[in-house]
Amino acid sequence: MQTSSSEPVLVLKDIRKSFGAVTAIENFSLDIRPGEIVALVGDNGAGKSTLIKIISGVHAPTSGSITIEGETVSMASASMARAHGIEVVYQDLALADQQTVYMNMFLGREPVNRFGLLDRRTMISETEKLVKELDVRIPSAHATIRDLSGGQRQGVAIARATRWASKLILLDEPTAALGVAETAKVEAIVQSLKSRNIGVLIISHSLDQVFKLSDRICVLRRGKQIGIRNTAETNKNEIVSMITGLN
Ligand SMILES: Nc1ncnc2c1ncn2[C@@H]1O[C@H](COP(=O)(O)OP(=O)(O)OP(=O)(O)O)[C@@H](O)[C@H]1O
Repeated sequence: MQTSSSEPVLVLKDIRKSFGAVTAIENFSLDIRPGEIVALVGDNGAGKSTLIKIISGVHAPTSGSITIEGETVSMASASMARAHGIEVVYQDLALADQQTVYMNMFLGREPVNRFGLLDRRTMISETEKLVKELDVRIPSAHATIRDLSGGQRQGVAIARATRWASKLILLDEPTAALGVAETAKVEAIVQSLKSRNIGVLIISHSLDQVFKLSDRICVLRRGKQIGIRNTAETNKNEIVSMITGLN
């Protein structure tokens, strides 16, 4: 476990989000440093997805500020969040099933050569390099997404996020649909992101996974931030009672 002392990539301060009469998030503050993995935990409806959507520009916060590497920013859209180096991997992946791995790596952001044509050579070589570095085990960059297993697809989705995220990757239940071996593989990929100095915020319902991967754990209950703990200094019992409010 590593706790970095460098400047945070992301600082959330007093974030609040209401949907009409429902307050989904209140007074939420958190900072994430480069190379740090922070887990966001809480029961159903605690506000975890809402928070991810605020950081990724899908929802505007009702109040509060978002600071990226010292600059206060407005995340008015998902493309704005991407421009700030933030990428999200959702449970449903948003991969194009009929397309190859390398096309998926660049979906909507394809490089073109001087003739204005798709620069497939760059796409393929960058894909191969990243897939190798992250040890995502797929047959080739030319494989079609629909022919891959769930774990391989999740590996591709994380590799894509890694290709584009310069600051932060948000992972929303990245292993929810996977078996044991595939989960372990995806966890290893997530762990390898630490050495790339990207911040990671991961939502997970598995406390085993949270304890395995995270440096800090942030607990939400019914929209309220209950506390943040260093993973090395807490235990499952404490986190469960923070999640449920029961001793
Ligand atoms: N678009 C929306 N409109 C109205 N209410 C919403 C909206 N999105 C979320 N909420 C409400 O905000 C609260 C937090 O929901 P959210 O989906 O963020 O929780 P969660 O912790 O991600 O839950 P789960 O683990 O079940 O996915 C809930 O009461 C939910 O009903």
